[in-house]
Amino acid sequence: MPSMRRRVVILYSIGLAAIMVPILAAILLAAYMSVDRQRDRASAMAADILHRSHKVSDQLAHVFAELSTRQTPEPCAEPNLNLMRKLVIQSNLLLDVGYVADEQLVCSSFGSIGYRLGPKSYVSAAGYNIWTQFEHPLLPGSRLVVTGDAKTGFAALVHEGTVLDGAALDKKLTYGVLGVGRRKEIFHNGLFDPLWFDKIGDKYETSFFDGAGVVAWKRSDRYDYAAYVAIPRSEIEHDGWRVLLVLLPIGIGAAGVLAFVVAQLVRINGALPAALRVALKRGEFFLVYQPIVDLRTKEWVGAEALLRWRKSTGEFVSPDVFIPVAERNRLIERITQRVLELVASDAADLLRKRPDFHVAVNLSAQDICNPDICARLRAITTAMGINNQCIHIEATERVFLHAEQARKSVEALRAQGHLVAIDDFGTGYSSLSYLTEFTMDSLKIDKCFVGTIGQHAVTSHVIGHIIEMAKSLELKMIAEGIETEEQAEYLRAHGVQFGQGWLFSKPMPMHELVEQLASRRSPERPVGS
Ligand SMILES: Nc1nc2c(ncn2[C@@H]2O[C@H](COP(=O)(O)O[C@H]3[C@@H](O)[C@H](n4cnc5c(=O)[nH]c(N)nc54)O[C@@H]3COP(=O)(O)O)[C@@H](O)[C@H]2O)c(=O)[nH]1
Repeated sequence: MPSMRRRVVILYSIGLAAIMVPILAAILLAAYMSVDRQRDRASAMAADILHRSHKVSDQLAHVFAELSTRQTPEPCAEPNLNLMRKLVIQSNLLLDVGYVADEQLVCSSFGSIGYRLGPKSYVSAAGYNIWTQFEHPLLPGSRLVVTGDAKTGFAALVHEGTVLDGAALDKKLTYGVLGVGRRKEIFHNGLFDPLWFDKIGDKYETSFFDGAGVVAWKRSDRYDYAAYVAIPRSEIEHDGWRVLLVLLPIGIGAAGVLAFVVAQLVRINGALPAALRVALKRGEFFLVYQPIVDLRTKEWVGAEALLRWRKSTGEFVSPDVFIPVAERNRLIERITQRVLELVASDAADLLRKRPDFHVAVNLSAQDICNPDICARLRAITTAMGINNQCIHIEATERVFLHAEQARKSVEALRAQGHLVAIDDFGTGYSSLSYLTEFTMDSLKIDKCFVGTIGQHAVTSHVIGHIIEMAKSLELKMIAEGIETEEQAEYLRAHGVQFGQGWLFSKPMPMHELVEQLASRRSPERPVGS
């Protein structure tokens, strides 16, 4: 059947999507998480560098303040050298303290040394002379930063590693401290890219992805510098693979579960129509009957015929599963015919003896729209030897979807003597205008509304409106799914005439219904009277 094939194709497409989506989601999530993780890592590193820089700057400020109150005017005189030694000993971050003149470190805590510094790298915005990357003669390969107080000539030497060699720093990354006013690196492992300023602007703290990697920026609120850390894309990708190693098995697991669910749906959808045809041939269907009760007198006035399918394996399949499949595969009319035949064989005796009792059968939209439906019902009631009034019709509200044809059929069914109820009212397809256009006898209030009675749910008031509307349209009401006395009392008090539900009885085979009816009948009204 083409519609069937289309559905299977759709289900296979959903199956493919069910496999792809969790896996793609795992990949995207890994990419997103790795960028996020590296942003956090860069920000933490920048904060660490800034913290170290602050400590160095605080010690520099202390040293320059002490030296500005030097004891002798000659900068390299012994008392000053002693002060320099004291300051170096006291500081844990400064490598040396000295005096600079004519681009030379003339003296320091080591005494008179005369190391050549060369031209200064730049003058900071605060007025300090800065020499970067100075290689100390006693420390070959070292990269020191010399900060000189322009007013006094005193200077302090800081090893680059004091600020940059945090435990978490990795030489593959780009990081450093940038003098913001002059836009010059002070300490650095890799240069600051001036294009980053487009993203940084005036911000004191930010992190971003610039296409080549993530960059974190933290500016000091006390000194004119900022720490920066850039993690290259290769590092992010490397981290992404690590995250993916964790997420991918979860994605594959989810894909497996979804694929299994879809496979089951495909199997059920593909196999059920064929199984239904076999079930019809093998006679695997039977009916159970649920009493319909007069809510005022508690008398059983009728019963709804509910179809059951027991497979040859003994497995039961719910009508909630197979009725929709039968409707989609145009098997419902054959199934309804079987229902009518079963009613004929089950209920003929009872209905002949009890013409005041009725059996309600469920008809789908396709049954109602079938022009033969009246003839088929007539054939059954004739064969049973009963009045047409003994068979009530419950038409699902989906009949409203085929309004014109359904209206004619409903009129013909009523003219033939059947009472017609609209079933599942309010659960999806109904429109108030249809109710006024169609002439029906009764309205079945769906169990989902009955269940809200006394629940204080948002939808609890809906049942009141349904009842009022049915009254204004002069429709009788049958409430289904009554499970508690409270629900029964509410419905009775609000004028609902009939009810059905586990409070009164679960659906049962016909022989049990007959026995129960017999035992419930009062002696004054013997069966058949
Ligand atoms: N076209 C046809 N549809 C049919 C036929 N037989 C059944 N159906 C439809 O299948 C749906 C499920 O029916 P079922 O599992 O039989 O459930 C019915 C009752 O058993 C259940 N019920 C009754 N009382 C209670 C209760 O107190 N609580 C509770 N939770 N459930 C209860 O409700 C179902 C009755 O439904 P309705 O027909 O709407 O009155 C269902 O939609 C059937 O219509 C068939 O032969 N043809």
